[in-house]
Amino acid sequence: MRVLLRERCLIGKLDFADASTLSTAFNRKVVGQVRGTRSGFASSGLVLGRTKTGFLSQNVAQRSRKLANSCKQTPRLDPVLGSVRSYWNSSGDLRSAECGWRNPKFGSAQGSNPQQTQKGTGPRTAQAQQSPVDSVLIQDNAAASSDSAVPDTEAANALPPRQVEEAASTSQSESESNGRGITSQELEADPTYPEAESSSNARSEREDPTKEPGTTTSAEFSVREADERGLSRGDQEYVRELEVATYAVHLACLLSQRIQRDILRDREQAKLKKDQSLVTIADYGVQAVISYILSEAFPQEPLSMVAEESSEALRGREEMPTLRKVVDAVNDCLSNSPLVGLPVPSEPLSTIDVLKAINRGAHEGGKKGRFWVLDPVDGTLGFVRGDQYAVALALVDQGEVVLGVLGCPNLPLRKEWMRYGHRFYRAAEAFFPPEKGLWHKGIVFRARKGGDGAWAEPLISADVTLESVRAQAMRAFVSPVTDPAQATFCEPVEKANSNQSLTAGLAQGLGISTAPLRAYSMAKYGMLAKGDAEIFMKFARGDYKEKIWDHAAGCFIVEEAGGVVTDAGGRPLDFSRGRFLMGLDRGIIASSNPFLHRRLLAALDASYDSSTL
Ligand SMILES: Nc1ncnc2c1ncn2[C@@H]1O[C@H](COP(=O)(O)O)[C@@H](OP(=O)(O)O)[C@H]1O
Ligand SMILES: [Mg+2]
Repeated sequence: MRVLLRERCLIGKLDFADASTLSTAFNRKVVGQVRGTRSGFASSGLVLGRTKTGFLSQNVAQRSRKLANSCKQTPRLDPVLGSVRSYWNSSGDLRSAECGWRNPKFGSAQGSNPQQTQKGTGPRTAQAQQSPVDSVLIQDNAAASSDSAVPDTEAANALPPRQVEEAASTSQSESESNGRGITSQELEADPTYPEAESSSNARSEREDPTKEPGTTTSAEFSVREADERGLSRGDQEYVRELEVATYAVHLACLLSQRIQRDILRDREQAKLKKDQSLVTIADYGVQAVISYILSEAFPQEPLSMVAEESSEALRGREEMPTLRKVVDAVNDCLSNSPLVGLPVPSEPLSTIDVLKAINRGAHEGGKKGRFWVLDPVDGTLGFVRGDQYAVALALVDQGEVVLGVLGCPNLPLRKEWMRYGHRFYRAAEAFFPPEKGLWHKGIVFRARKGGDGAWAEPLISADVTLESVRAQAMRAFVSPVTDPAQATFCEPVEKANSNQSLTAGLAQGLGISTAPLRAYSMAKYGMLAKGDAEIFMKFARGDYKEKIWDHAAGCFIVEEAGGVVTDAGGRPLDFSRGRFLMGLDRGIIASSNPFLHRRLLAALDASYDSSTL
């Protein structure tokens, strides 16, 4: 028997559709299934890796589908990094495979051996018995499938010599040692790790940003070739405001990203505010950074801003450590100002400066004058869960939104990735690291009244310069789909934030057949603006009052990308009535075009009529 190849893989509770998405996005295939128990519950998932063509047999596909159906109710198997080792017989048929991984939660290396895995009944090692995830990779035996039969010589030639090892035997002891968990460092050091292929594919896609919708581009949204900055064309009003706002959002996203990493590493935590909503260092820090940049850039008039946070919760001796962290995060972030072409403050901001900057967000809004509208971290729940969130900034002039910038640091360019939690993306990212500087996630949308529509650009970082951000910027267009049956709708993840049974009924009434795309935050407006979804619906429960900062920037971006946003009565959202969206009829709906919007309004009327009969 041949031991063919040790491969990096991603193991997780994926259903078959997720796995196909993953395989498209990262050029990997479903190579098997994993089953085990965790805390006494059965758990199962699929293993994704790269292997020879033909490995994915009919059989695997069918079994995966069955598995996906049967394990819907089982607890989640967190995605982990692992490796797959495949065993082939002398005629090149796949006999079995084993899988090893290091469970990050329990810190133990784990694995399975081929004898166990094939039968599922073999003797278990002490380690396997004790391990919280009793891992057994059941590899589909594709030997029976002619499409996977690859002659020995071909198999050997297909791989670099050091990847092909003759297995002396498949004895228990060897299997145990081969099946041990592989750390990501070990994998990193392994020159056989097949990352070159995925990187070059991604690059070749990126190099052709002018593909038509429907073809696979790196951005997956309708793209026109980025021309010389849209900022210099058309009406010149709000040009400078948009420029500063965009820089401020880029910079603030760096702060939020750092804090999100700290939260995921348990170095930082969210706290509950008086109204029981979550707040983090990032909410205060982002608000302070954006407020500071805007007031420095427009010193002629005092900054008026309607923003979510106030420094009230930072008062008191016991809050001193939190306040210190906020001040440090703000100064650390502002020290990166040159990345967006802004000067570093001559002196670090003091605690008072930071508190003042936060408190500039207390404006009451209204019909008169100009004011900025900021949600520093929209979707705080998604943020603390390591998922989607948005930094959203808008400018309202005489009661009308005239500019919007929406930073979505975790929004992937490929829409397929939105089908499941961002944790898979993080695992895959760690596992199949994309080429440095490659734009695969993190989008800043921007638009201004009188400009030339909505634009999307990559988030700035240490690896992505401002020039490169500008060079990759592209127009964002809503989806061209008009048939509701082809449409996808998106909505909040949390049932508490929107009535999901109502939206399910409406979707059914419209003939939408795909499951809703659920995502945290205003990233959903971004998804609409780039054509990932055609409809957005949010119907808050009870007497919840929507805030203007939760919609201003996103709503404007969608409209500038060609979409329509109204309340459930078909009226435009009114941002001129204070800090809340007053007079809202039932909920908020957005569509990629007026045709779909009319259909949605009709479905709403029908559902309202039937529910009030
Ligand atoms: N009970 C409720 N009903 C509707 N929206 C709510 C809500 N509680 C909070 N929200 C708003 O929903 C936003 C999150 O949106 P989503 O559910 O789409 O992720 C929250 O933003 P923050 O997280 O900035 O507070 C908050 O403003
Ligand atoms: Mg919000």
